[in-house]
Amino acid sequence: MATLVLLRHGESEWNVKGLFTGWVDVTLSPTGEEEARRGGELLLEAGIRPGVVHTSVLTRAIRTANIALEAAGLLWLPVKRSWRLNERHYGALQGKDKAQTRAEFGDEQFMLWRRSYDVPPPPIADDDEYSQVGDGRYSLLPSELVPRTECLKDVVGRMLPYWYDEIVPDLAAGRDVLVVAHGNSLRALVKHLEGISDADIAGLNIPTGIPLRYELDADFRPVGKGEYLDPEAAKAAIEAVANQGKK
Ligand SMILES: O=C(O)[C@@H](CO)OP(=O)(O)O
Repeated sequence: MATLVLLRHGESEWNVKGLFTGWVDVTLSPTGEEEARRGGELLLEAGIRPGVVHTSVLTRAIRTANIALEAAGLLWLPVKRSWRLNERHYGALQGKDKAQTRAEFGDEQFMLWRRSYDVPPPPIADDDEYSQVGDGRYSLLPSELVPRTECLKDVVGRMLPYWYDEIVPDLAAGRDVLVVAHGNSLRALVKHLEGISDADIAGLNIPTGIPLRYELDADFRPVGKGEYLDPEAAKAAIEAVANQGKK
């Protein structure tokens, strides 16, 4: 049986400001750094020893992985990174204030953009200050693969090849795996793992910095639901994520 641990990056500077972030490369807040450290300590306390780490190519996930691994005494682990684990591209909403967007467009439209399975926000313009056009980290990607916006369904579509082609082979080789990524790329992975319906996934929110552990069977399916290593802290933090955008 293999262990898979999912870790959303610690609180970012834009989480603090209440801005839609997506592919904009913001760093961790001081609280986020502390959460990452605590995440690593929780791994250590639970006796989890991953053999390999996978992260997105965004700074907040990379730094969270580094800080957590250092706290767990595992900074030497091999790490693989992919844009396929990036946060959902938030289109033209990137850089916009969540509470202002909610006030301007109303609760229903806000929640459609934020949590519906298949309604993407309007695409971002290439000359928008928060566009990723020209960002060197995507220079080897064919331009048609660099999104201008994404809904969660799009994230599932670009994340799953990475799950099957890169993460599952590590698990099959007998390594426990730590994935450090983002609220919505992890929602996409949890949807797949737990078989959550397109409708019910709207109700799933993932807190920052608290490791979520799965035990997987021989087919790399969870034997039970995912368990947060600090369930009490997770409960309050999940509520806070769900309520973002409410003044
Ligand atoms: O802004 C974002 O990129 C994400 C994660 O912070 O936000 P939300 O939870 O609203 O999808």
